[in-house]
Amino acid sequence: MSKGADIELIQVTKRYGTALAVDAVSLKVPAGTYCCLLGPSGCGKTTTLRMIAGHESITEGDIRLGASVVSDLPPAKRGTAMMFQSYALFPHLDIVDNVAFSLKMKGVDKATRRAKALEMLKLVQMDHLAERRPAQLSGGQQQRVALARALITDPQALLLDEPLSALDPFLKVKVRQELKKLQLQLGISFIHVTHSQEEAMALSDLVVVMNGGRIEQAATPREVFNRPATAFVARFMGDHNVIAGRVTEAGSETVTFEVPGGASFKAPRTSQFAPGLEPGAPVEIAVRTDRVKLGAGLEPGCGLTGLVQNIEYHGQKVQVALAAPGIDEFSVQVPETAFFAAPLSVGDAVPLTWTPQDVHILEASPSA
Ligand SMILES: Nc1ncnc2c1ncn2[C@@H]1O[C@H](COP(=O)(O)OP(=O)(O)OP(=O)(O)O)[C@@H](O)[C@H]1O
Repeated sequence: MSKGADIELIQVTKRYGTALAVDAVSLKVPAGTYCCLLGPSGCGKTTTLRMIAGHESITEGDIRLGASVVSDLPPAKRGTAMMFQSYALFPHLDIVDNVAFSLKMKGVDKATRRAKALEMLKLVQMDHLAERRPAQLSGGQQQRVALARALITDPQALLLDEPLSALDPFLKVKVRQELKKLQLQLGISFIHVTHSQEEAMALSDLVVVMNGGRIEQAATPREVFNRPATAFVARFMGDHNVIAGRVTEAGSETVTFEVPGGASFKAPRTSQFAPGLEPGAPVEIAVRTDRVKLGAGLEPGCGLTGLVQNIEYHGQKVQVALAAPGIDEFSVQVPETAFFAAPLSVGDAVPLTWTPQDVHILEASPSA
C-alpha cells in the first residue's frame, strides 16, 4: 500500500456567488498526519475537505498532493478517497460488492476485486459479515464498511466528513480509537472534519481551527490548547477565560492593562504576539480555568474577586462561573475534593488568583 503524500493548500478560496465560504486558506499537511479540520457550523471545513477531494471546484488557489497539482483533476484521479457522513452504501449490494464497487468501475475483474474487497474488510474486521447487505448492519459496522470502500483504491490520503457524528457516545470513542489505529497502520494522512474539540484533540497530530472561512490556528493539540493563538480559539476550545482590555503600561517584560470595569491585570511578554503592545493598544489574554486558584493572590494584577453565578458538578472537577466587573465570563475548575472541603454557594464573593506563567497573550483574531 502507498505511504501517502504531503497535501498542500495554497491560497485556496471558494465563493458561492458573492458568498465567501473559504478565504485564501494555506495549509500544509505532511504525509502520514492525522489532521482534523475543526470549527463551528458554517466555518468552511466541509467545503475545504470537498475541494481537496475534488467534489467541489476551487474558485482561486491550488491544491497539491505530493509533487502534483490536483486542483483540476476529478476525484478518482487525485489519489484521495472520501468517506461521507452518511456512509452512502448501496442498499441492494452486499458488503463485498459495496467495497469492490470502485474497482468494478475501473474494469477490474470480479475475482480480483472481490479478493481485494475481502482484504479491506479484514483490515476493518468486517470480513465475517461480507455477505450481508447494509441494512443488516449496525451504524458502527456500516461505518467500517464505508471505510473499507474508501480505502480499496489505495489512496494517498483519506478524507472523512464528520465520520463519527451518527454514532452513540460510547461507540464514538471506540471507533475513534480504531480510526487512529488504522491511520497509523496505513501510514497515510487522514483529514477528518469535525465540530467536536474533544474528537480533534483525541485524534490529531495537527488540529486546524477554522472560523469564518479562515484558519485561526494550525498546530498540535497541546499547542492549540495551551497556547491558543486567538480569543476565538481559546473560547472555542473551551476551559479558558479570555480577559480583554487596553494597555496602560508597557514594560520590557510585563504589560499592564485595564478592563472596562477599571481593574488592572498584568501579562508577561512571553507570547509571540506581545511585541506590538504599546500603551493604548487593545489586548486579550487567556487563562486556563484549571489554573485559577481560590484565594487571594500574592502577585498584583494576577487575580480578581468574582461573584459566584453558577456551580456545576462535573465529577472530578466542579465548574464555578463567576461575574466580575468588565469581564464577560469567568470560570474556575476546582478539583472535587478541594471544592467540597470548603463549598461555595451562588452569591458568594470569592477571591481568585493565578500566576504570571499562566497568562497567555492572544493575537488579534484575523476575522475580528
Ligand atoms: N452549495 C452551496 N451554495 C452556497 N453556499 C454554500 C454551499 N455550500 C456551503 N455554502 C456556505 O459556505 C459556508 C461554509 O460551509 P461549510 O459547509 O463548508 O461549513 P462547515 O464548517 O462544514 O459547516 P457544518 O459543520 O455545518 O457542515 C457556509 O456559510 C455555507 O452556508
